[in-house]
Amino acid sequence: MSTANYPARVRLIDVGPRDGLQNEKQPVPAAVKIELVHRLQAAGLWEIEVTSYVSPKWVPQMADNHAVMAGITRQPGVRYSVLTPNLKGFEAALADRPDEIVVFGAASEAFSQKNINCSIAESIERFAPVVEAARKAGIAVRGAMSCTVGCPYEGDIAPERVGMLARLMKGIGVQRVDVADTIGVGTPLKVQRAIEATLAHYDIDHISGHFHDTYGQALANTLAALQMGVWNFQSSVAGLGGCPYAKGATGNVATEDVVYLLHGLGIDTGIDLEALADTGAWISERLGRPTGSRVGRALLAKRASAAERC
Ligand SMILES: CC(C)(COP(=O)([O-])OP(=O)([O-])OC[C@H]1O[C@@H](n2cnc3c(N)ncnc32)[C@H](O)[C@@H]1OP(=O)([O-])[O-])[C@@H](O)C(=O)NCCC(=O)NCCSC(=O)C[C@@](C)(O)CC(=O)[O-]
Repeated sequence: MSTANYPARVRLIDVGPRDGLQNEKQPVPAAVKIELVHRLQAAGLWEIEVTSYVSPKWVPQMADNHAVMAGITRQPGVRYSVLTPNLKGFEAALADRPDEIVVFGAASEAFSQKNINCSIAESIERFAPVVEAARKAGIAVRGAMSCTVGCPYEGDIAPERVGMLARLMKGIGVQRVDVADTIGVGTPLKVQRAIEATLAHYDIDHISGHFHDTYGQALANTLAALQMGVWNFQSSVAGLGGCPYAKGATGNVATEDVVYLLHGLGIDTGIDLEALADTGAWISERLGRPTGSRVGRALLAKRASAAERC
């Protein structure tokens, strides 16, 4: 099999500390979140989504954003991003010196209302001053585009809606965007259509794939995006996560599973898969449940059986 059509390297953004933990019902101490970030960077992750500056009434789990950002020991070359839905969030985040902020919109009107309490048009009006302020401060700006293939309230989302959102994001100066399958209903062709619609406004280097794994399609969707030349992806160690406003949706595709796929294709990630699997096992143990990564489970089982043979 030829790998000629795949990018030579891929950058993964681990969103576990934010997307992964935001929906966790039990309180997760800031010290655990900080250690998770440290373990991820030690495993070779170059981009980590650390927290969000959102209303603590809406998402209580992220109320410790300052403590987490203040507690991490930064590793040179690693990019630390945070979510900021409005100027209030941005101003709070600024003091914590993120490398990148993320404004988050949706291709679905209903999801926009449920998630950030405003319409798509209003969200862009809120984001515009955030983007301007971030760029003035020398902070990079990413735009998350939720529900690009399906919405828990509206069902299927047409690619035209994704194109419209990408155009609006571009219009206010967002530098790169995530094509997110928030509820994990996408299949490869649907995901490719959403990426194609985004390509009308962003080049391939400025598009990332963000796939949840509810229907077990996230790796297939990753492969479909890779075949189009996408080389930035978000994933979550141990497959942590879920969105509080997308009931029933499971976590992101597990970072371990994506790394195994990529390394199998001969694609460089810079990530140490064994160290990552240890991190997945560690955070799962803290949360009191097994890892959601199949690769993580397989590697741990392989190690255990090798240890028994010794
Ligand atoms: C966006 C808001 C804040 C609007 O919320 P709102 O209620 O419309 O805001 P408001 O301006 O009317 O303010 C109401 C109260 O919230 C406060 N407030 C206002 N802004 C902030 C802020 N930034 N930080 C802290 N507090 C804030 C504000 O000060 C006020 O406080 P009060 O006077 O009542 O005490 C709210 O809807 C919210 O926090 N939503 C949570 C959104 C969220 O975090 N969702 C999950 C992440 S998105 C996601 O997971 C998808 C993604 C990105 O992963 C990609 C994918 O998979 O699709």
